[in-house]
Amino acid sequence: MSQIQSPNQTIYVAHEYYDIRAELEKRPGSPPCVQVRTFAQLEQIIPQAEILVISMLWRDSLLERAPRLKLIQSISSGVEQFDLEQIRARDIHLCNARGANAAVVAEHALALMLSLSRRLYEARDNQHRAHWSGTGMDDRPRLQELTGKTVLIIGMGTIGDRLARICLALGMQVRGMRHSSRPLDVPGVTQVMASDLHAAMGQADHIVLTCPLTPQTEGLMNQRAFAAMKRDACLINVARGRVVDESALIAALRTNAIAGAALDTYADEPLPSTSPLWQLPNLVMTSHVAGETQFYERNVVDILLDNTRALETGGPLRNQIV
Ligand SMILES: NC(=O)c1ccc[n+]([C@@H]2O[C@H](COP(=O)([O-])OP(=O)(O)OC[C@H]3O[C@@H](n4cnc5c(N)ncnc54)[C@H](O)[C@@H]3O)[C@@H](O)[C@H]2O)c1
Ligand SMILES: O=C(O)[C@H](O)CO
Repeated sequence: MSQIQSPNQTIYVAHEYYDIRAELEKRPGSPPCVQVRTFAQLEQIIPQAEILVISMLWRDSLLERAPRLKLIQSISSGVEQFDLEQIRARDIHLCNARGANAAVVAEHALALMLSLSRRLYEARDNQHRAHWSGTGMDDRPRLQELTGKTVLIIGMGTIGDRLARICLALGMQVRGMRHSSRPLDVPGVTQVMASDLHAAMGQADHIVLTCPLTPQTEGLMNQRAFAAMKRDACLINVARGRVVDESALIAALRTNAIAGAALDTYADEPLPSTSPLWQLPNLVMTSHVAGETQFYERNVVDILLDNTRALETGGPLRNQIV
């Protein structure tokens, strides 16, 4: 791997929303920064950029126009939008923002679990029509509590570990899976191996997806997986949309093969208005906002500045993917 010698050079940022430049300006001694917010502007600045901070505006075609690029700092934890082989072949380094939103994504997953078990979505609908739905009324299934329930977390990384600790604190039984068979980091979590995944799915009350989108995880929640789940179990996806086979999920929800689901991410984003997902009564949806937090810029800039310093000193990069 080549050693990068990088002076205190300009940081180029391409993001529509997060104000990384303003956050950098709060940090004494940080490098100068240029931030653009559209792909057209990005195409203008990319030839100058050695350090680029970016997320979903990335297109692999940009590589042809980026002769000076040395480091891509992803603003997101997921990096499926980058062609890792092409980036490696160009001797460019890629680091992700793993950890920047781990706490809040875990909180969002918990919020979705609670929304399903307490059916907060129904309460909100009732509120809008001034309808009182007390205990025993409306012939609805009983509300549930999470305490004592079993959660299966698929993807025991920064988000999964954090969620596991929260679930343990709630008195849940926690089972977790990671890519490798290396023992899990959170005491009290029962490790599930890939060969036992479907059996574990059949024992879980809640399955939470917190893994990256990879060839191994694409379509992980397919018809067979839904068939393995208990009829009163729920699926929560805060990973990536394509980890779930949406057609299989729609069928499972329509036939009550599972009790409910909550999605933050979708195969196609923004979700088209024609998607049948919008109409399902036993589905809670958020619009890929699980990682959103008022601390996002602060947390990303902490990682970014560690990495610009590492470029100067030749030290190890943080969250290095390539
Ligand atoms: N909805 C959102 O807003 C949001 C925000 C942040 C991250 N994410 C998604 O969550 C993913 C995880 O984020 P993280 O920061 O915890 O990443 P991480 O790298 O810390 O953890 C990922 C974990 O998934 C495990 N994993 C990989 N392949 C697996 C497989 N086939 N089966 C089971 N486990 C597998 C890894 O071993 C690792 O433990 C990201 O890649 C991203 O796609 C979504
Ligand atoms: O991967 C992430 O960090 C979030 O999904 C935001 O892109």
